Amino acid sequence: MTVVITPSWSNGVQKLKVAPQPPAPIPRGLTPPVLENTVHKTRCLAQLRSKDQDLEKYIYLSQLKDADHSMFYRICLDHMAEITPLIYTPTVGDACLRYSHIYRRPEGLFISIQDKGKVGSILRNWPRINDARIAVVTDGSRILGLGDLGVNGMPISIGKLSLYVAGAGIRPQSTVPICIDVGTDNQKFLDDPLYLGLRQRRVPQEEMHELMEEFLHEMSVVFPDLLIQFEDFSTDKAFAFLSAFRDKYPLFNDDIQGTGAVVLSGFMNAAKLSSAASGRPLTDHRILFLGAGSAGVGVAQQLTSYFKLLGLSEEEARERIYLVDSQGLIYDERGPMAEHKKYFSRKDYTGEPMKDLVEIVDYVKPTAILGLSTIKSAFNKAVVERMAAHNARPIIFPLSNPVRLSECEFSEAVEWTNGKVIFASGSPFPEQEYEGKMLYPGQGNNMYVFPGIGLGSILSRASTITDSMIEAASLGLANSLTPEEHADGLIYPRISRIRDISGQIALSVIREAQKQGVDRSTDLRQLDDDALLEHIKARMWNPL
Ligand SMILES: O=C([O-])CC(=O)C(=O)O
Ligand SMILES: [Mg+2]
Repeated sequence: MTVVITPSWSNGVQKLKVAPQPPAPIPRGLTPPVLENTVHKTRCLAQLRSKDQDLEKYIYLSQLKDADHSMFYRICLDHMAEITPLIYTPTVGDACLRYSHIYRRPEGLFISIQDKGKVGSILRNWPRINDARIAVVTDGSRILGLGDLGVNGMPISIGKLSLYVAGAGIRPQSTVPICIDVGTDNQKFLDDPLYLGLRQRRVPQEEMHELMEEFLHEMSVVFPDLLIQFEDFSTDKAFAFLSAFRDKYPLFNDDIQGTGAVVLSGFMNAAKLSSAASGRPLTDHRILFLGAGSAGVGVAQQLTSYFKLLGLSEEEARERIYLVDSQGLIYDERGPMAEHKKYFSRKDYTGEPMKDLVEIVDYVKPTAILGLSTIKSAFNKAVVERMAAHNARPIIFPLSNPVRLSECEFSEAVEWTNGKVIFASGSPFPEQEYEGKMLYPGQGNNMYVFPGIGLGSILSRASTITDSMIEAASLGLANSLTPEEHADGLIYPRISRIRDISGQIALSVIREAQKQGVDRSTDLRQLDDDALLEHIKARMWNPL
C-alpha cells in the first residue's frame, strides 16, 4: 500500500512542511479500496507521460515527490534515463527560470543577506537537523549556462539532491537544499512582481564573503555531520569560496571539481579510442578549451592529471592544454587577464590576438575540443570539419548546459565527421544511427560523480575533500565500464547503472580518504574491498 495523501495546506494557512515526511498511517476509508504499489506506479507513469511539456512533467514529479517520495524515487530508479532529464538537466533549467511562477511549497532553506548575524537561528529551524548529511548550496549567481537567476536557483539544489537519493541511496531526509539570497543583478527578475527573492542588486563580494564565513561556521555547529556541495556560483565566487573554505570544512565545488572529474574520466576513455584509431601515443593529445570560467578552468586543471598519470611532468601536462575565452586564444602577451586564467596562458604564442576558432584549431591542431562557453553552435560545421581533418577520430565535448546552449548537437557532430566523432555533452542528446550502426553520445555531466563522491565522503566522515579523492572518483568512473559498454564504444557507463557506479566511486573515495588520513570513520579501514563495497551497498536507502 502507498501513502498518497499528505496535504501541505490546512485552514488556509500554509503549514510549514518540507518534504519528505515519514508516511503517516492512513485510516481505513481515506484511500481507495485497491491502491496497490506496482499498479499505482503504472498509473503515475501514465499520468506523467500524458503531459506534453517537460516543465509540466517536472511539476508533476515535484508534486509526486512531496506526496509520495518512495514512489517518486521508485520511478526515478526504474526509469533513470527517462526521468533524469526531467528532474535535472535540462528541464531543471526551465524550472529555475520559471521558479517564482511555478512555486508551490517550501522545499529547502533560504538564507538571505538580511539574516546576517543570526544565520545559526535560521539553520536551527530546519525540521530534520539530526538527519542532515548533505547540503547543496547555491547563490543562484550562475545557474547552468543561464546566468544570474537569484533565488530562482533553488531548483538546482533540489535537483542535485534528488540525484543523491536516486543515484547514491542517500536517505531523502538527510538532504538539505539551500539557496543563499544576496540579491540578483537580473533586472527581469527584479521587475517581476512574482519574483521570490530579495528585490535588490547583489551585495558586494566582501559583504557576501562575511555572510559565507558566518554561514559555514554555523553550518558546522548546527549540522556537525554535513557535507557541503557548492553549486553554480559565478566563476570568481566559485574559486574564491572553494579555496577560502575547503581546508576548514568538508566541502567541494561541483562545477570545478565534479565536472572536472567527469570530464577527466570521459577523456581517459575517449583518448584510448582516439589513439587506437590514429596510432598517436596517449601522451600526445592536445586539448583545446572554449570557455575559461569556473567550469572551463576547473576541467582544464583536472585534465592535467590525465597527462601526469601517464608520467608527464606538470609543465609538459600544462603545455598540452590551450584555453580560448571571448577574446580568443589566451596567451601572455595578450595583456592583463583574470587570475584564474593565468596558469594556462600560453607563453609560446606571441603574434596578433587569434580570435577565429577555425584559425585556432588549425594552429593548435587539437585532438580534442571541449566547450564550456555557453555559446550555442560555437562548434559549427567549419570547426568540426577541421577537427575531423586533423584527426582520424576527433574528440568533441560540447559541455555547456542546458541543451539550447550546447556548442553543438550530437547529430551534427556525427554528420560533419562522417560518424567518426567521439562525443560527450553536458546535456543529454538522443543516440544516432549512422550507416546502419547505432552511435551513442556520452553525457559528460557531473551527475555521474557527485552522488558517489558524496556517499564516500559521508560514509568515511571525511573531514576535508582532497584533490586526490576527486581524482579517485574520476578513475573509479573511468574503470566502471562493462565489456558490453566498451563494445558499444561508450566512454561513460549507462546511467541506468548509476547505483553500481556510485558504489564503486564511493569505494575509491573512501580508500583515498583513508590514505590521506582524512577519514573519521576509521573502523572502515579494516574492511577489504569486497566487504567495504557490501557495507556501502547495505547503507544505500531504497524506495519501496
Ligand atoms: O547541473 C548540471 O547539469 C551540470 C552543472 O553542474 C552545470 O552545468 O552547472
Ligand atoms: Mg553546476
